[in-house]
Amino acid sequence: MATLTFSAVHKRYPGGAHAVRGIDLSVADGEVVVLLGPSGCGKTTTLRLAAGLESPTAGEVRIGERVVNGVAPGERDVAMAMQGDALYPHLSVRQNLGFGLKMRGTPRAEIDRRVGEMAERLGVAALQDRRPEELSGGERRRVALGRALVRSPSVLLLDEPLSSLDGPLRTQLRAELATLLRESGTTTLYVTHDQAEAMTLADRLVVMDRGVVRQVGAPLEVYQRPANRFAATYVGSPAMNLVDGVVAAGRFVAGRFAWSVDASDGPLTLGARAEDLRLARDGEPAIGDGRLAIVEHLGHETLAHYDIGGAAAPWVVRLAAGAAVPETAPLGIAPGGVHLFASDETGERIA
Ligand SMILES: Nc1ncnc2c1ncn2[C@@H]1O[C@H](COP(=O)(O)OP(=O)(O)OP(=O)(O)O)[C@@H](O)[C@H]1O
Repeated sequence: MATLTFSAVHKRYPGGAHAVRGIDLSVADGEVVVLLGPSGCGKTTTLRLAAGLESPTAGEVRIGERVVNGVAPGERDVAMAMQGDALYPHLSVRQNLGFGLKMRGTPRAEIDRRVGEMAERLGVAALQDRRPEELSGGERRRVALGRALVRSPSVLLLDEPLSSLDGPLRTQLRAELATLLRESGTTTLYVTHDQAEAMTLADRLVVMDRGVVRQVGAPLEVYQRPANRFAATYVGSPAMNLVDGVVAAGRFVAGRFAWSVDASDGPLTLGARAEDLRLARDGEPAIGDGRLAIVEHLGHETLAHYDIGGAAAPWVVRLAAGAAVPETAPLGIAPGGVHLFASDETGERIA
C-alpha cells in the first residue's frame, strides 16, 4: 500500500495537446479517488502518468516517497485495468488471474491460494477452468478486475472498467467493486464519466475540466456545495439549474425571474437543484411564474421543466411521482437551496 501524489504535473503531447495543466493531487493510503469529467479533460492521461505509460513534461509523480517520473510501469508496483482490456484468450480464468503473480515469481502454492480467494470473492470460482471466450461480458470484466486486484499492488489504476457493461449488471458490479475496494484497502485512482459510479465508489471526487482540477471533495460535499459553475453543472443529474442575472439592492433579477439574495450589487449566476425547487403556495415567495415546457414521468419521480423567462433553458423541478403538474406555476426555492456563482469565466462560488 502507498500514497500516490501529483505535484504541479503537466503533460503536453508531442502533437501539441496540453492534456494536463498543473495538477496537484494526493491519493492517501487505501483511499479511492475518482477522476470525473467530460471527454477529453485529461482523466486517462492522468492515470497513464501514474501508471508510467506517459511521463510528465513538468512536475513530479510520487508513489510513497519515491519520485517515479522516469520509472518504467513494471517497476512501479501498480496494477491497471482499462475499459475493454482483453484477457489472454488461450489461458483459463485461473491462469489469467494468476498471470501477474506468476510473472513476479510468486510461489505456486501462494498463487493458488490468492487466485482461489479472488475467484470466490468475484463469483467466478466455478468458472476457473473456462477460457475467456466461454464467459459472458460481465464475467470477463470480473476476471479483468480480479487480475489487477489479486496482485495486491501498491496502487490500483482503473479506467472506466465497467463501461462495456449494460444496466443491471453494471449496477451490480459497481456495488461489488465498492465493497471490494473498501475491504482490500488498496490505494486506487479510478477514472469515469459516469456520475453514479463516481458517487458510489469515491472517498473523494476530483472534478476535471480541460486539464485542470476544478474541485476535490467527498462526493456529497461536491454535490451540496459545488466550488464553481462547472462542478455545479457537471455533478448531479439533472444538472443544477442556473440563470445569469444582476443583483441590485438585495434583489437578484433576470428577466421575469426575481429572488432576494444576500449579495453585493453586480452580475452573478444563481443556481438551484431540482429538488430544492417547489411549486410555491399562495403567499410564499416565488421566483416568478414558470410555464411548463416538458414533463418526464420517470416512475419513482417526475421531472417538470418550466420555462422561467430569464434562463436560457427551462428549469427542472423534481416532484413526487404522481404529483399534479400545473401548466403554469409560481416556483419557489427551498431555504438553503440557493447557490451563487461569479458570472465571469471562473464561475467561482460566492455563496
Ligand atoms: N497520445 C496522445 N497524443 C496526443 N494527444 C493526446 C494523446 N492522448 C490524449 N490526447 C489528447 O489529450 C487530451 C486529454 O485526453 P484524455 O484521453 O486524457 O482525456 P479523457 O478525459 O480521458 O477523455 P475520455 O473520457 O474521452 O477518455 C485530449 O485533447 C486528447 O485528444
